[in-house]
Amino acid sequence: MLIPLVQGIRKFAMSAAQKPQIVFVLGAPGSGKGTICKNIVENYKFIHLSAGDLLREEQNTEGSEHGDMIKEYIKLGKIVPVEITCGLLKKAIEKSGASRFLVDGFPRNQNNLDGWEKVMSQCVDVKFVLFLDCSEEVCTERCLNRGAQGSGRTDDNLDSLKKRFNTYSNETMPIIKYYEGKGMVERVDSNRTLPEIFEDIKKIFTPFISQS
Ligand SMILES: Nc1ncnc2c1ncn2[C@@H]1O[C@H](COP(=O)(O)OP(=O)(O)O)[C@@H](O)[C@H]1O
Ligand SMILES: Nc1ccn([C@H]2C[C@H](O)[C@@H](COP(=O)(O)OP(=O)(O)O)O2)c(=O)n1
Ligand SMILES: [Mg+2]
Repeated sequence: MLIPLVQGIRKFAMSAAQKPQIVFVLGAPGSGKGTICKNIVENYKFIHLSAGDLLREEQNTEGSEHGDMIKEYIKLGKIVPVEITCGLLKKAIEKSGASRFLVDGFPRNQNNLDGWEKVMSQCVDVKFVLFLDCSEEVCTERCLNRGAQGSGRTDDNLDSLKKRFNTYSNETMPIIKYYEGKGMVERVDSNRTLPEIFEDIKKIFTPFISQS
């Protein structure tokens, strides 16, 4: 009797330990999410999944039933319904089979959070939220620069940016506040230079990796 019970407990403990670990990366458009995720991936064992990149890829996939809808939402700075975004994230997590992921630009509103919790909360372990805190002025300049340097994005223009910032203040900030209430937010001032930001990133990620 005892042996199957012990085996059962061991199996349960192993499956809990093997759940993929997730770090959400949030911040305004242009706050440096993609750039900083790239730096983290170069220094720590993480896979970077950008919700925006996955949506743009889906938008450009021939025959995608969601392509036109995604295009419209992105241009208007609106958040695509979670069934689409979370579906793309889930597929990428499962396909990769890795154990640590940076999920960049998600969850961006209550619909994103609810959809994630419904589908993912049992099978992954959200460790914390990296919040890149940056002023609207700095972010706008960076996005306009990114557009001028040929990002090819339809939303790196002043008109779309105004809408994206509205969405960020009204819909994403409450999500960051929600995680703050749970003591899960690591805030980094991303108005600064990249070397300064990376120093703070090291202070967060080195202890995290050694403890997990
Ligand atoms: N700390 C920084 N200082 C100066 N430029 C930056 C900094 N972080 C990012 N950038 C630049 O700003 C633009 C937006 O950065 P990105 O990482 O794409 O932000 P996000 O993913 O949050 O929109 C890019 O052109 C990037 O090279
Ligand atoms: N969770 C998400 C993430 C992005 N999107 C859409 C709407 C966003 O304005 C665009 C672009 O997002 P992306 O994260 O690539 O943009 P930034 O890196 O913040 O500049 O994609 C979404 O609908 N839902
Ligand atoms: Mg980005």
